[in-house]
Amino acid sequence: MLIGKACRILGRVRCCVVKPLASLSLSSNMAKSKFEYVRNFETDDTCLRNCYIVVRLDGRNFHRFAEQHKFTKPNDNRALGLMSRSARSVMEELEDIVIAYGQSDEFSFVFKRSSTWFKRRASKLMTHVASQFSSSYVFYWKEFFLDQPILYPPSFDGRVILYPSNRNLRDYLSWRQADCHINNLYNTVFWTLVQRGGMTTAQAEDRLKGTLAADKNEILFSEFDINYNNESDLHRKGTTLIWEKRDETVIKRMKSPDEEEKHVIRSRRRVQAHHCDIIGEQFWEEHPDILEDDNS
Ligand SMILES: Nc1nc2c(ncn2[C@@H]2O[C@H](COP(=O)(O)OP(=O)(O)OP(=O)(O)O)[C@@H](O)[C@H]2O)c(=O)[nH]1
Ligand SMILES: [Mg+2]
Ligand SMILES: [Mg+2]
Repeated sequence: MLIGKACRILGRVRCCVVKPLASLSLSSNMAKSKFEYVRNFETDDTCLRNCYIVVRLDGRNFHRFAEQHKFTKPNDNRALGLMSRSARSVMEELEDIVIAYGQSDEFSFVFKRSSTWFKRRASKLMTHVASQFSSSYVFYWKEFFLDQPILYPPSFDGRVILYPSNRNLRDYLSWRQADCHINNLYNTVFWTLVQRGGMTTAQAEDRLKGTLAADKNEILFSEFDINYNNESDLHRKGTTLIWEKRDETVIKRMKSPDEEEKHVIRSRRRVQAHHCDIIGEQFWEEHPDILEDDNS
């Protein structure tokens, strides 16, 4: 009776044919083919609750990619800009990323610890981040490299790491920024010795063998009059992307008869780039909303 009534209401829907219950259960059984059991081979990769989920991407064989596309040495601002643009696209398209940090050919994305996005399945999270990033890298290429064509499709590997405490997460991000500093200091001295000092790459490598950070700073300062601390923040500190609320004034046309225009202030969330220290306390004190309480 009820089925018949529902059918009358949905009268125009083609699938609405009155069937005895027995035949309904038979057809749902039939929908399960004998091959269905292969699903059981899938492994559970749900990320542990309460942990920050970090997805780190890294360009595949970017040493070659940089050579082939004539990236400037040691840093190419077009390439770094494109990496940040692609990371912004990931943050805008995928939910729950609270902070991202990038340098060289890598970017790390941090999902909030309470995220339930894609039921916290590691493979889903990682592949969505990697594919959104890769397609954005190609999509936005022209905005940064203008007429220079992209010669072949780049790819990025991904990994998932879980951090159970704020201290662990901050130490992870500090580790990546310290890596940026170490590599950039080395590359800056190395290419200064080659480009301005006239050394071959082998000679520059030899010169830097066994040197400490202080020695490298000294070479730059005494031989080339370069104070490393005055080099660009983008190169020394990498790029940190976070969400920030900004008040924006928009013009709204009212539906009143005189079609009056009104200026309305709206608060909008936007991805903002920073090139600052994230190892010390200051950044975290200025942005207390990024981390969730350890005890929640
Ligand atoms: N010239 C130049 N090269 C860059 C720049 N950014 C990244 N690279 C290159 O990209 C490489 C990134 O290092 P890795 O990720 O360790 O090495 P990879 O060649 O990508 O190899 P895999 O990651 O193991 O696949 C650097 O060693 C550089 O050769 C840049 O701004 N300028
Ligand atoms: Mg790489
Ligand atoms: Mg790398």
